[in-house]
Amino acid sequence: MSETHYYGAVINPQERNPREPISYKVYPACLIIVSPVGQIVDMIAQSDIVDFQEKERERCDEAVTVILSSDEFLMPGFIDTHTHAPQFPNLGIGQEYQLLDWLKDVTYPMEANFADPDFAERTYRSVVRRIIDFGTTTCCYYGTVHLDATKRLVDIVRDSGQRAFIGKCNMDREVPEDNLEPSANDSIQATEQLIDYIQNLTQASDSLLIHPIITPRFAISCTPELLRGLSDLAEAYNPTLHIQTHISENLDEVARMGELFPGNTSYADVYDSFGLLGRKTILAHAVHLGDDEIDIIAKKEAGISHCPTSNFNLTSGVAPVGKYLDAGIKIGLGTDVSGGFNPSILNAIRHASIASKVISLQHNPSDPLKPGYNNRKLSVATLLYLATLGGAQVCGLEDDIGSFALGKSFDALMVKVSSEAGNPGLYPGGKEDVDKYLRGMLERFLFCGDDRNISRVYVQGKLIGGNDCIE
Ligand SMILES: O=c1[nH]c(=O)c2nc[nH]c2[nH]1
Ligand SMILES: [Zn+2]
Repeated sequence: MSETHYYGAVINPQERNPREPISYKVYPACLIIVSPVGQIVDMIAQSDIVDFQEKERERCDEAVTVILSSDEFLMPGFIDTHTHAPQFPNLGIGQEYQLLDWLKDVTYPMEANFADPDFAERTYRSVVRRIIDFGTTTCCYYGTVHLDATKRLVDIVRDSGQRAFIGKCNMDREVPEDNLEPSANDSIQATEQLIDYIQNLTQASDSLLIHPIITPRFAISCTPELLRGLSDLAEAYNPTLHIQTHISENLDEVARMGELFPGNTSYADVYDSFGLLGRKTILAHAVHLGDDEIDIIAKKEAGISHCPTSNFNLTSGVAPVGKYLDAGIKIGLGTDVSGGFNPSILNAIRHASIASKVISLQHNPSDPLKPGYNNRKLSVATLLYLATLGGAQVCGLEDDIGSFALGKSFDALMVKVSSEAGNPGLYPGGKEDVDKYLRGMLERFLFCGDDRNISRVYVQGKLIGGNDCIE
């Protein structure tokens, strides 16, 4: 095993800093040195190609060298903070529905098929392959209620080399018989078995790429007994486990939650009162939160997964991402298949942009804009941030992934913008000003690129997919 030296253009999102707008850096001639175990051990932002080649010749070890062409760049891999692997066979259907009927008529019937682990295996194989080739290096997966099927998902993700959080849904009420778990206790026990399965597997292979995540589907589908038991389970593990769930996506859903939890003041209060709101909680949607809920989420340092495609598709609403950024809440993007009809984070980026433009149009022009993100269009830098470093923060992995820095893992995409990539919608612009050229290249990729432009996908230094790998 040897080091790998990557030389070429690099795009690097920057940490969020409350005093400055979110930004990213562009390095036209950067050298990144990745150790045999996939860690970035050196990064020279400005390196001359002649010096670089000279140094490479002087080196007596057997480093592998990868030199990018002038229409390629490296960027951190995408992080999908919310998707449902078993819903891929439903992609694109159910256009006429809103959330609660969509769950009943479209989604739960499909998920019931995953009682058959072989059906699960066939489906999940193609799902995971597709997600990786779209450039998602870390993915937060919901499975179904079925333990065996979810173990198959774990095996497939492990074999693929993707970084992931994988959870078995918990549902002990308000769902059809064939998705219902027999009791809160059964649901908790099966969850514990999945956690142990993942932890044993990762210990055995010495790889920490897959994390278990407790997955109470949403407050409506879980009895108070189940929510309490899951919270205790999260606490019982050291360090505390991650938790993922849905919050305040649709107004009928919020009303039903209120009927089921009359003693709570809000949706966020339900999760908080059961001890499910903390630094390791990922809350999907958050379309209709009240100000008190925004305050609790910020205080508890929970993260939000913004799922704009799904929010448009199921006509749930438009989440005020700018307001959450101003509140200092951690926020990333989710594809939310199949409420969202597209498994690519590129698509989520575009819809996040459109969602922010809708909000800016709804803003009353006679009210002056205050400093910050609220009511404004999201910049390219902010969209890039949400898709990478923001997602890493939501997952609690910002020290390891989301951008390129010494000591972080090399989770990266090699993006190709030349006509050879076969995407006629994406041409490189003029190259007179290299900084402008690269920023333009990124913007075109984010808005017009697709998987044809993602030539290589790396996780922890290992090539796991991309267009170059497809025979
Ligand atoms: O978009 C969604 N997809 C789901 O599967 C789901 N379950 C509860 N709430 C949900 N929202
Ligand atoms: Zn969802």
